[in-house]
Amino acid sequence: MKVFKFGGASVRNAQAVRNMASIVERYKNEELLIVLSAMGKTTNALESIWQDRLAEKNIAEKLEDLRTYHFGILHELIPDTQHPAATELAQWFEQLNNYLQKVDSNANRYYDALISFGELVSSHIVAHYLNHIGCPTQWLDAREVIATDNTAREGKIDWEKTHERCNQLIKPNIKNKRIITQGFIGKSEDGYTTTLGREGSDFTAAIVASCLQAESVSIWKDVPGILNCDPKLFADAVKFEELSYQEAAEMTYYGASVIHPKTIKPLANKNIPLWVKSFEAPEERGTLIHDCIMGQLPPCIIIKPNQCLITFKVTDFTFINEENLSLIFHSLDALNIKINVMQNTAISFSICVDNQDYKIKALINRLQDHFKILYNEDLTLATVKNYSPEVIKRISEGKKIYLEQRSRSNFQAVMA
Ligand SMILES: Nc1ncnc2c1ncn2[C@@H]1O[C@H](COP(=O)(O)OP(=O)(O)O)[C@@H](O)[C@H]1O
Ligand SMILES: N[C@@H](CC(=O)OP(=O)(O)O)C(=O)O
Repeated sequence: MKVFKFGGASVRNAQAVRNMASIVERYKNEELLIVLSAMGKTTNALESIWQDRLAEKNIAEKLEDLRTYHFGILHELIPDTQHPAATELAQWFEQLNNYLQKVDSNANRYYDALISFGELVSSHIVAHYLNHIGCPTQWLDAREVIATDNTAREGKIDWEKTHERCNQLIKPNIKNKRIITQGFIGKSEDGYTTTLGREGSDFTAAIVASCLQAESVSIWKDVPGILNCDPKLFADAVKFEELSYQEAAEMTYYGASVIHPKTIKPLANKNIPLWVKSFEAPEERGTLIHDCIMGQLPPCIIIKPNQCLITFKVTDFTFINEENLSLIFHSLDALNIKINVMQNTAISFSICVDNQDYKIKALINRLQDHFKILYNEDLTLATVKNYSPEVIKRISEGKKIYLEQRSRSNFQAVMA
């Protein structure tokens, strides 16, 4: 069995869905599990609706735009307005509307319930389209398979339950039909919809592949594979033919957004190869991530935007010591905040983290009685693996550097 993951860009309009379906058709003799993301920028749109709803703003226009966008794609793919796909899509939007009538007192759980609609609706449209063109496909609700704990917005996988459900619900049914399911979403022990963290559909593909010991995973992207930097930012980016699990995991850790950071580990543990391929040129090879020995790699630039630099200063002339650090780390752990870079001086400790507003507010709340806290937003973290002086000059030129550090092979700078 192969697992294919298609992201938002690969189903952003009707033409893209046709192209995605043509890739699926090329593999019609394979057992295929398709993991699909929300269409285009739907998740951002839903996040914005969620924020407006909490702020009690009018959401009618944004909701109508989302509805028009999805119905537009469906009608282009299946023009018959009486087709069950249209009736069911209307029902999905009615359900979304019902959710929006009430607000859960737990804003983050409410987030999960709303945001999951993007994946549910996109997989619904694509499943109907594949069946419509004679490519028998079964729709599967990922929430019946992906079991998580109760953590909202970042559900942690219950591997044992998920393994059991994959074997019950996917394995026996994939023989004669492709199965299409949603990335990014799951269900908690308490029966609530959960999400796995933004851009988590790649992780879903790795989870199911690991549980079912798939032959391979292919992630279909708008780039030819993994390059030594984002080709949208650096025109001279060079594609890797292959990467070791270790190298790929490090790149994603530093913020290479081409693959979600949690994707590599489950695949590496089961030695399942991961292909990153272009949906625009499916016949081309892409990048193969597998167990291999790498030679010297060229400098690899990773740009991570939307960073926040937080500095904790001790105010009582004690120094930054183990006790202070333990207080800070305890709070970071409790709030599930990942440090991207850290540095200390005698009286201050600085961390660079993703700018997740709700977590940063909670962190400051917890620690403001112990430290003087300063922070800067809208920063970028630039990392260069295997750096050279030329590359450092290229990325730092004209920038204001807030924090910088380097090891033998890695350079990192927080800049604006
Ligand atoms: N090192 C890299 N190699 C290739 N693409 C990269 C790299 N770093 C960042 N990217 C970006 O990742 C994008 C693909 O990821 P993403 O937009 O999340 O796809 P999707 O939402 O379709 O899954 C590319 O368009 C590219 O701009
Ligand atoms: N739709 C979700 C999950 C995801 O992984 O999407 P994509 O595959 O388009 O990055 C998000 O945008 O966060």
